Amino acid sequence: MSIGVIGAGKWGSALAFALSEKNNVLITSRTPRDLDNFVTLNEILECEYLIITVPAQQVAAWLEENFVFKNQKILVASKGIEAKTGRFLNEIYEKYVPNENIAFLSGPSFASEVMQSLPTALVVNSHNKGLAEELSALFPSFIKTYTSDDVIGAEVSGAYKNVIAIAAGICNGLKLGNNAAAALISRGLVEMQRFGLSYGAKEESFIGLSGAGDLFLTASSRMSRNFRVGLGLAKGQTQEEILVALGEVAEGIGTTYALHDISVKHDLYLPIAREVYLMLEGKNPNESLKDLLTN
Ligand SMILES: NC(=O)C1=CN([C@@H]2O[C@H](COP(=O)(O)OP(=O)(O)OC[C@H]3O[C@@H](n4cnc5c(N)ncnc54)[C@H](O)[C@@H]3O)[C@@H](O)[C@H]2O)C=CC1
Ligand SMILES: O=C(CO)COP(=O)(O)O
Repeated sequence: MSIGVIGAGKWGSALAFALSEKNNVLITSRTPRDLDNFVTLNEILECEYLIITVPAQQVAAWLEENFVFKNQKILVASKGIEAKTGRFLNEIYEKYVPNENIAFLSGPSFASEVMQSLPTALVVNSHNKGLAEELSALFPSFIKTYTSDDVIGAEVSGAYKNVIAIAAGICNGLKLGNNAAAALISRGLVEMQRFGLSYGAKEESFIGLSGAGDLFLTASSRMSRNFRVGLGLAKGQTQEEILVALGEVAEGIGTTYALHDISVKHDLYLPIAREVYLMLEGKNPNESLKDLLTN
């Protein structure tokens, strides 16, 4: 099997490592890396399977400038909503890849634990059941895979949980306690489910790995970059300072801006996402958390 991974950041590298248990895996990224299996993008585009980890805010430009569809079977492994337009990843990809050739990966999965071959469970989501099963079979024994046809449920879950993780990081940074964290996370789950259902997502996705699973992981651990964004906001750092210290992608920021625009446009009630947006724009985190957690 030839699999090409696009993006040699944390997640691309971890997926390349995991998938190499059963397959021949090549990897590429914008900046050349000194890796045995590193090749050019042109070579990657010849692979039968592509795993794409280009972050949500960059993917539209990346596809326009670099992508050539050659009937590859594609697994999108990024999580986020485009801030500029409010588009979900499946809407961005639909201009370049037919529906039957594309799937979306979801579920709780810190790259660093995948890199250590620790047990992980993921969901491959596609409108093409056969493709979801084919892609699932590529994963190694330490990754248990499930399939689903709820693409929008997976996408909303994967993107929205990052926003709730920012809120949970703020709650932790402000030392508001475990009761407050549990309240925020469970209200967050309700909020993201309500949002997803309005887009036609399936209820079950939110109580499974894609929703609750990924939310619990990300919103309760300092290993999450989005949680660490929240810790930084609680300390009074600016977005810029936080991102410089992080040195990696935190998709929750762009997704918060996307959710804000969507909620204004469609008059949706998204209280946690709204407060995260206001804090990113400078509102005092103590005020925001008080507004969220008290009567
Ligand atoms: N790290 C993790 O544990 C997980 C990450 N993800 C998702 O995977 C995606 C990538 O995350 P990471 O690899 O962790 O981030 P990272 O910060 O480690 O790496 C980002 C990657 O994106 C590439 N990239 C950035 N801007 C680009 C552009 N303009 N054009 C082309 N490539 C560009 C970089 O070269 C790099 O390979 C994100 O959507 C993230 O939410 C999903 C599950 C787990
Ligand atoms: O999506 C993830 C785990 O499933 C990674 O979360 P962070 O991007 O917040 O580190």
